[in-house]
Amino acid sequence: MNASTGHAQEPSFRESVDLMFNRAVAMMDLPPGLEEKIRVCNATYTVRFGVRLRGQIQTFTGYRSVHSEHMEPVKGGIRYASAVDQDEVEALAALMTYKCALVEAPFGGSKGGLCINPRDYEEHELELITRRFAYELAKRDLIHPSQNVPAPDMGTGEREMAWMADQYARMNTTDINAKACVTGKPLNAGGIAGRVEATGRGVQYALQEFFRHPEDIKMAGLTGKLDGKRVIVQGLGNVGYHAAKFLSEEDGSIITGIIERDGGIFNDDGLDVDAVHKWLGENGGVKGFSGGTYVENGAELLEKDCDILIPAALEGVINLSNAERVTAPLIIEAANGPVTAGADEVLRNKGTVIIPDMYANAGGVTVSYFEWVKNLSHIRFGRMQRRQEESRHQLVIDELERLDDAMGDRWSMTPDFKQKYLRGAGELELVRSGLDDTMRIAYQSMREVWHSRDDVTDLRMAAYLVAIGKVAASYRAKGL
Ligand SMILES: NC(=O)c1ccc[n+]([C@@H]2O[C@H](COP(=O)([O-])OP(=O)(O)OC[C@H]3O[C@@H](n4cnc5c(N)ncnc54)[C@H](O)[C@@H]3O)[C@@H](O)[C@H]2O)c1
Repeated sequence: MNASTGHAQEPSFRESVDLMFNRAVAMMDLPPGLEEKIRVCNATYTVRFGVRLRGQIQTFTGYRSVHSEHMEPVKGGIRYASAVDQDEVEALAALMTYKCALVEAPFGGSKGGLCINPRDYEEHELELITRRFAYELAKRDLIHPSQNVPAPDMGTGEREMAWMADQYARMNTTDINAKACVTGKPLNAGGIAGRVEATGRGVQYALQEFFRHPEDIKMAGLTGKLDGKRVIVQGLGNVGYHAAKFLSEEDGSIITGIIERDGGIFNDDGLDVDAVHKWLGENGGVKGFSGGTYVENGAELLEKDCDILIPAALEGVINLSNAERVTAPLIIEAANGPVTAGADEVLRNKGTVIIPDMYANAGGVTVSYFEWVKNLSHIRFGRMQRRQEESRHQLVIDELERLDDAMGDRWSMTPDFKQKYLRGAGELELVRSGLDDTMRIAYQSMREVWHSRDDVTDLRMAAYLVAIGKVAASYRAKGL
């Protein structure tokens, strides 16, 4: 039984991830026992702690699961949601192992969760709860710069990461690397430029890379580029909002549908993503937004005609009860596990191309990796190179100025260009180009397997093969 789909014939989230894993390892030649070692979750810690709120003690339940320690520290977000359970964090921790391997972020996989609806609490209450949860994890090295490094996920963001990092630092006053215990922190608390939007940015870069390959576009039955493509997004939170915003503002895609908790809105001419986001922030739902037609059952929009479907909210939303009716030819899994193993099979049989979660939402952990490195090196990206770059750029500017004189009225260099060029690459530019490179290289590693093996018919299978191969190589090299 799957708790998120409520469908009796569907496996749980963790079983679903395991089924996908099993499908891939069946095609690999791993030594006996190693496949089981990689698949299982090493450990899951459950904690129950009390916090005195509104005059009485409330007890909270939290988890931190460590899937694989073939590389350390292990890494993965902490989510705040009422229905989090052990099965869910173990599934998410496993996905983190494969995701990190695929994008070559040198971490094992982990994930955490706290059973809480954050909207039920005031900010100062959330701070008390978060600090206590962080204390419980940190005293067992489940928050630690070299052991286990959390990050934001559903229901958490920069604010919660800053509280957790501060809690760790208070408990470890002599640890010079304390800031590296958590990523996704605000910029003024040791964060890195571009982390907030990194996962959504990664979804955009993943789609840009997909649309650079005519053969792949054809596999999805599409033509052309991202420009003009009709996109439906589920979940306008951190990941969904940034992906939708960048795709519509920078790639010319048209966001024709947005699905939120309280229903969905659609407009075939396109929705104004920022306006919907503002409305959602002010009203807690999409109902009443004047720029689109509202439907109470938002899940209906998962089935509506579009070119690209971006589930960016929760797991299990495309399952055996609706997969047959999902018409989008291309699905990019911005959320973790939005398509169950059963639905995956239905969609594969229909020829739907799915860009899998472990790749599609890897932008977050990639930029988290940059943040962790920045914290350990104690220097902002780009700061050391600035002087050297400036002198190199000055040579180019001198040449361009000579050209400017020689061209007379036919061409002139704008002062703006000169300023921008001389400033060189700052932290944000370095983060973006590092993320873009990562998303391109990882996509190419999957597509090479996808296109070179007759028995590999989909990108998810290719992603698992690449990722498991890397984890296995790591175990082979250093032993268990
Ligand atoms: N934040 C990250 O950096 C990150 C990184 C990798 C993967 N992810 C994955 O992306 C997904 C979304 O994470 P997020 O950080 O954007 O979370 P978030 O909390 O910022 O946003 C989630 C959004 O989904 C909406 N939502 C919740 N239930 C819904 C439902 N039943 N139908 C429609 N909308 C619903 C919420 O209202 C919210 O707007 C999760 O699966 C998460 O694991 C997040």
